[in-house]
Amino acid sequence: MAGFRGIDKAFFPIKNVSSVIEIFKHQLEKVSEPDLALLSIIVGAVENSLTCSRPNAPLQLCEPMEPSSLPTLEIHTVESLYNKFHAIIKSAVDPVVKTSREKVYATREIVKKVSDVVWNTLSRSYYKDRAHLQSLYSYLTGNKLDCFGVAFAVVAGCQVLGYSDVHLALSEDHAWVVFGQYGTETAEVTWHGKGNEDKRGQEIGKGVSARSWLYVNNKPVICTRAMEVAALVSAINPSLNTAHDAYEVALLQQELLWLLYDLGHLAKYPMAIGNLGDLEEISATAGRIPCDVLFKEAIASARQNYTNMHVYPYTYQGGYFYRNKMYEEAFESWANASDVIRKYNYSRDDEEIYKEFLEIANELIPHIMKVESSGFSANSILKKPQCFAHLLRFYDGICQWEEGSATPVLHIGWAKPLVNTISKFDADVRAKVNIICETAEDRIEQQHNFNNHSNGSTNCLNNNNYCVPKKQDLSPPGTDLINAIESKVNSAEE
Ligand SMILES: CC1(C)CN=C(N2CCN(c3ncnc4sc(C(F)(F)C(F)(F)F)cc34)CC2)S1
Repeated sequence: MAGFRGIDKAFFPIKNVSSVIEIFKHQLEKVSEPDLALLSIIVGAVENSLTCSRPNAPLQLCEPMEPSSLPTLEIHTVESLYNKFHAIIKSAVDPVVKTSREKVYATREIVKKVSDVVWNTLSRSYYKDRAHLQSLYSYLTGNKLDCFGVAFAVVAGCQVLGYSDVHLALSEDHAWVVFGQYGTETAEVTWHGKGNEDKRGQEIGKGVSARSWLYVNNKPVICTRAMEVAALVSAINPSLNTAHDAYEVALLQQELLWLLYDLGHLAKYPMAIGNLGDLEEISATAGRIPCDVLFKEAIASARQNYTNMHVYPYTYQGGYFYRNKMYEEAFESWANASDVIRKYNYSRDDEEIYKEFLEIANELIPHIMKVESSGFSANSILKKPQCFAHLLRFYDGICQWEEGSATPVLHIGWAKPLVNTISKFDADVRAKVNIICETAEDRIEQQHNFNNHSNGSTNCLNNNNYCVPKKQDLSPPGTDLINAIESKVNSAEE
């Protein structure tokens, strides 16, 4: 590793956002590979100084701050933490011998050892979901990391030891590492969720969990060093409290994401593009592409690189449309999200995406129906068969997600808002939706494509057609779905 000596000390002391940008630019363009520990300590220190109120800090005279000025970050603060991290890691595992001619690859034992040294230096008990626990600054000053932070620390630790083959692998709700000569070895290095025994050291889900959303059908984001920088930048958390963000931290995150975007390091990282889209919606950067284009790019990246097995690109976009009262477009994005989840089996590890669909179905869509059915207008979504088709596709995807799963998805809490929503559309509007039934063969082919990881999704045509993989049914569209759900509800109530 270049070590602390390697970086230009000229960038210190850090007093504003642009000097942090300069350090990242230097690391991403000038050195052989960006130093993950250094960059994580720097952004962690900046985030901590602006979001973690220090109760007994002397009330600083608030001299008029430049919008991009930061509390001064001295080189000795960063250098001592950087050297501390190197010492912790090297105390546990011997670094790669420099002189060795041939490339040395990590082994499962080495990865497990690095994971163990991080794991065993975490403080005994703390609230794991708290904000600002993602960086090495948090680890080195407070012995606290969240589940992403542990995985990141392991990769940064392996970089310190000289294992350039160890990389971060990211699904939409979990992180692990890949390593070895072909980058095909996998290992759990952190925990997931609450109350689950950690599987550290084990290979990634071979069993039933392989079909769960948590492992995205074996289509995770496999990071390069620069994409690991994008992950630590995405993990920057500007929130001061539930209501406010620290302006300078959000600005720093936004500018770093644009730097990474311009260098091409977000191209295969849909969630990072989505994060940038969210920041641009809040505060658009002059001369940059608009946020709706970023949300489309995230979807295109997921379709292109991950065989459309990721849900979040569609819920980033759906959330944008919803906040901007573009309800028909929101229905379409959510139906597209549902077309992804239908390909999976629901497992107990998928709570996060379950909560996402629950909020859409039971909060966001009912809110839209309420505001749309209060005012009467000719172009109300209640008059559009297209909207009804999107909603049927949305609900049907959730039903299909449940089919074949060991854990049920739907319960009475889903049925009431669902029936309430569908019944807001008049029969004459519903009748305009053509139900095209896929045959059983289509389903078998889809299943086959899922197992072979090909993008066999037979997406419905996005017009008034609505495809249901059901037997021919002449009753008005939606009834079948309502019957299916009501019968489940009745049995649940018995
Ligand atoms: C449409 C949404 C509800 C808005 N924000 C969403 N995020 C916020 C950012 N986010 C992320 N943004 C960038 N990279 C990652 S890696 C990752 C993870 F794999 F789950 C990890 F590492 F376990 F935490 C999560 C995540 C998770 C998903 S999804």
